[in-house]
Amino acid sequence: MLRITRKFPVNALKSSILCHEHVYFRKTKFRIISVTQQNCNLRNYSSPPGDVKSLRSVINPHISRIRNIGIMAHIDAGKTTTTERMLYYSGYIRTLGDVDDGDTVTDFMVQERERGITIQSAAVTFDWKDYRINLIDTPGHVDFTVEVERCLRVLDGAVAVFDASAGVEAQTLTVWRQADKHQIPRICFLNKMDKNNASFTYAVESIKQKLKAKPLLLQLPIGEAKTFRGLVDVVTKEQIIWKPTSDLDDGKNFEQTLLLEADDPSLFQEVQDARNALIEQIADLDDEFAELVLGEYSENFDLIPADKLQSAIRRVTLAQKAVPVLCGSALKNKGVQPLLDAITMYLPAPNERSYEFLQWYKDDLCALAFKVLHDKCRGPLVFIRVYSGSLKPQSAVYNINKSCTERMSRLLLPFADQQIEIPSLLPGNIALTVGLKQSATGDTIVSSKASAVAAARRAGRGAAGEKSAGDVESLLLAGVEIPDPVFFCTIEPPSMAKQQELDNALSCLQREDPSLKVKLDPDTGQTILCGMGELHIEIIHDRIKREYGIETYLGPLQIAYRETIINASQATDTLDKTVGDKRHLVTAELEVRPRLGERATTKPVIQYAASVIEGLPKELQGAIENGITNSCIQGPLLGFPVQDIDVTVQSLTVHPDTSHTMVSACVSRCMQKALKKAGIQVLEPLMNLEITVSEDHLSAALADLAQRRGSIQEIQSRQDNRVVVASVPLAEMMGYSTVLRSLTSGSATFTLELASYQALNSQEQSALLQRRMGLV
Ligand SMILES: Nc1nc2c(ncn2[C@@H]2O[C@H](COP(=O)(O)OP(=O)(O)OP(=O)(O)O)[C@@H](O)[C@H]2O)c(=O)[nH]1
Repeated sequence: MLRITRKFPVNALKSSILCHEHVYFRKTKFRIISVTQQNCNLRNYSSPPGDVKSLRSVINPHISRIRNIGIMAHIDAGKTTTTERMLYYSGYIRTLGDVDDGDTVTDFMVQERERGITIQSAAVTFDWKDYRINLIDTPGHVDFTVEVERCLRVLDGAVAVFDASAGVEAQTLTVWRQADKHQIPRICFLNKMDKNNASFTYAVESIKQKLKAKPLLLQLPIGEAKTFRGLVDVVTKEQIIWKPTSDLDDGKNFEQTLLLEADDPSLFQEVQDARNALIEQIADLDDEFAELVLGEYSENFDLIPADKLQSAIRRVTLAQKAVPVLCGSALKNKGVQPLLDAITMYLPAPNERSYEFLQWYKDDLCALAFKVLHDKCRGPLVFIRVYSGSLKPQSAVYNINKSCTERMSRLLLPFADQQIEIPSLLPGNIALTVGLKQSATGDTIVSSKASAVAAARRAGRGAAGEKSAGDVESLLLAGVEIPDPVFFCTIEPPSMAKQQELDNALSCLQREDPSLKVKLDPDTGQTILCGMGELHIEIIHDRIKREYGIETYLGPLQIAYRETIINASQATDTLDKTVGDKRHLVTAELEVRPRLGERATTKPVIQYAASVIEGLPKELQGAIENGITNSCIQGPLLGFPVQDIDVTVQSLTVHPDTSHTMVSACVSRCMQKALKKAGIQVLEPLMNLEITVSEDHLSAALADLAQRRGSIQEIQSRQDNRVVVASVPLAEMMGYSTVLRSLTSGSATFTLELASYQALNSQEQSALLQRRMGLV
């Protein structure tokens, strides 16, 4: 496990077994599929969410009233706690859950509650002041980055949560980059303002420096750390002070008044300055607002109406020219209601985002499956975001990726571990479907094959003939990029009789989690599990046990190395085989070269000599490329993927009766020969490591790092802590969390992220070879 500071006051009782049952609520006429807990003292989820009625009265709100929002951040910044407060203030839960007590709504997996971390993203739907908010709480741990990525695909906006005492942390940078990639407008929420070393100024500065973003300070805190008690809205100059009622401090009770100079002259001046700075900043970024400021209000910025300023902030945020910054303390129940207001006010509605593909579908259904959950009773539950057209239960839909028609039986609105059955779903919304058996994460769903073909025709025309009318591929909404796993290990069932069950469990888990890879070792026949980190594999192992009832044995965790070639080389091979009355005869000559420049891709670049490519049938070309790509999956030295090579097919002679399979086999064998001749270099994953450690324990952490072939790039100061930025081979990091915990008395945290692959020196390479061959 990579994260080490969290203390878990979770007792055995709280690791409840969750089981599904169907509960009917006649009053609301909704069937609420709920989760009950056995043997535990957690919140009772079998009661309906507080405001189901409002969900029913507006099943499909006007698109301008929908916000599809993600919550993203570094691990532990407070995403789940903030989400829990949002659900509470919006009326959907009646008691506040706590991550540390393991009873939040969105962290509903047993492992999440036990460990106090988010593993799966959870989608919740709730209403806030006439707005429908579909909110996704994403994991912060680097092992679950793919989960974040696939959620970002369907979001229109995001709230980036920061620990105000730490500012921008390692994983914040990763999720921020992901949001940049998907061009998602954001709001920053500086959480944990109650912490001892919380600093609004420090956190804002780190947003500027590290994220290179332009923060728009929409609030100023009133007090910091222990004295934090409220905030001032810079736009309206209103102060919001939270006041606990006599018996309850749930944050519902706050006073909102205009800040007067007499209240606090220095704060008043600070707010005045901040408002003027904000106005100047927005005027620089928005021409419409600039005109207003220079014209009508040039003499006195104070007279600029709040709504004019808010509209300009919205335009700037939507155009991603700057990010609004708000602050609060989710745990102490402060600042979350204004954050909800800001979500509705400054983040886009679905129809304010531009998607090129919408014009191809017009009013036809176009939706994206972005997450799959396996439910023992109901089979796969597929989360879908509708972009155009409408989705209805008991209807057939066409999956473009799988080229198949599927029947959807039911449509549900997700309320974390409860779902509400609905009769239809219109554009901009997110829902769960029951009955889709083939659809997986990233698939594009339309109403029928004919509709896909019609859309393809429109797409072809739109692109001025660049795309052929029948090119259905162009209609696929971009999939999720999945990084290669860095760890693997064997997994074995308790007996051969259980192998089939294990295979089934693994295939279900893979549909849910595309970053989990499963393969067969061709030599031993063992099943190999490949994952993004130690925690990822640990969680999968645990889920197989708890959810599928199979006690499996994991082999030692191993590093996924890579292979590459040192020199260029050529090889020729001939395959001559008679099968039945057919003679298969093929001769191939290939050249392989190390690729310079672009690095770290296992996809070989394939070229053809002019004499080969001329008149080469497409199917034969496919067979050649199959052979080349297959031989790169398992390198000739240790069987690891081969990266960064260029291949040229110099010549190819094929006897007329030869099958394509034989061509592939010959090319593959020829490739192996050429690769061996070229000399193999083993590459190991090099990780970016960031350790946050107190001054007292810094030298112990550094000394340990030196023994791990670590190279220190920078030591930064973060409030009272030091942050060590280093790169270190993954092979040296096995079990690091335990070591660091004992070296620093549990006070340090670290994150580990794949940076690149680096060559092993010859001694390390031969030692690894010997280990792999079982010689040492
Ligand atoms: N002091 C303080 N602690 C907070 C605040 N918000 C959350 N926490 C604590 O921070 C820890 C992490 O909170 P979570 O809400 O689980 O954070 P997260 O970002 O969802 O964590 P992951 O999902 O594991 O990435 C818990 O111990 C919370 O009680 C806050 O406003 N102030």
